[in-house]
Amino acid sequence: MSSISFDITIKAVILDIEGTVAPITFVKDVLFPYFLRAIPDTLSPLTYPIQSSSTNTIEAILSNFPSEVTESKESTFKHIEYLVKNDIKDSTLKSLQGFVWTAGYESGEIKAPLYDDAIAALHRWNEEGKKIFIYSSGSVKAQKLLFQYVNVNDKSVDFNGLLSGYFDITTSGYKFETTSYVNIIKDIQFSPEESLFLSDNVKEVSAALEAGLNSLIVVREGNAPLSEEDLKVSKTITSFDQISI
Ligand SMILES: CSCCC(=O)C(=O)COP(=O)(O)O
Ligand SMILES: [Mg+2]
Repeated sequence: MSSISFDITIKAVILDIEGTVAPITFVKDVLFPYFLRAIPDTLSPLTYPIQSSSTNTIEAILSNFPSEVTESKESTFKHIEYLVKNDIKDSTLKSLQGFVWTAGYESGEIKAPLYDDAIAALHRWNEEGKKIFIYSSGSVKAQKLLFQYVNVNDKSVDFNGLLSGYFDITTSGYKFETTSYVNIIKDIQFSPEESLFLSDNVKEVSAALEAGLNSLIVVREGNAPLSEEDLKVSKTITSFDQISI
């Protein structure tokens, strides 16, 4: 297996989640269906129309949707279902998902299947003194839950101790935008040259490269196929074992 190295020592690794450290099927076939199943019971006890002044946590989150959406339980459900089915990276949806998934993880129904090479790299890079950060469209709350309940031999293991920080679309901006990576670089206080961003999404990799970071495209079974044009953007890896930092 050929190894990819960089001009200077990488000190910070920034990781995407879906399609990079965990399979897309986990998100599409486990997390999203769990969320949609739980939504009717989550919405039932609320008072409609939703008020922005509400002290109820879920109502406070939902109040960030346009007011016509939260007129009734039915209109709220329809809007949420539309966002999930179209995988729209909406910050209110992402915030709500973080709360709804909590019960699923805590009951043991959901455990996050990280790729073995990603688990090994999290340990290895930590031992080598690298700082590891997460940047996902999933909310910071959802990210912390996912890493708290990692499936290791059918037991939940907490990996948050190996991570130095979390970024989402509310902290840093959308993942296709160069400014988001500039914002993250400011926050982590490493230079772009000593930082490496790994993602399955070529538009994200392209934005990170534009911001001056090192970035590689992660290829996993079940990820979206890459075109000839995509392959010109950056090098690809199929396992974190291929990176020498
Ligand atoms: C960490 S929460 C589950 C994933 C999710 O909701 C999502 O939108 C994943 O986006 P990513 O940026 O990790 O590809
Ligand atoms: Mg991804």
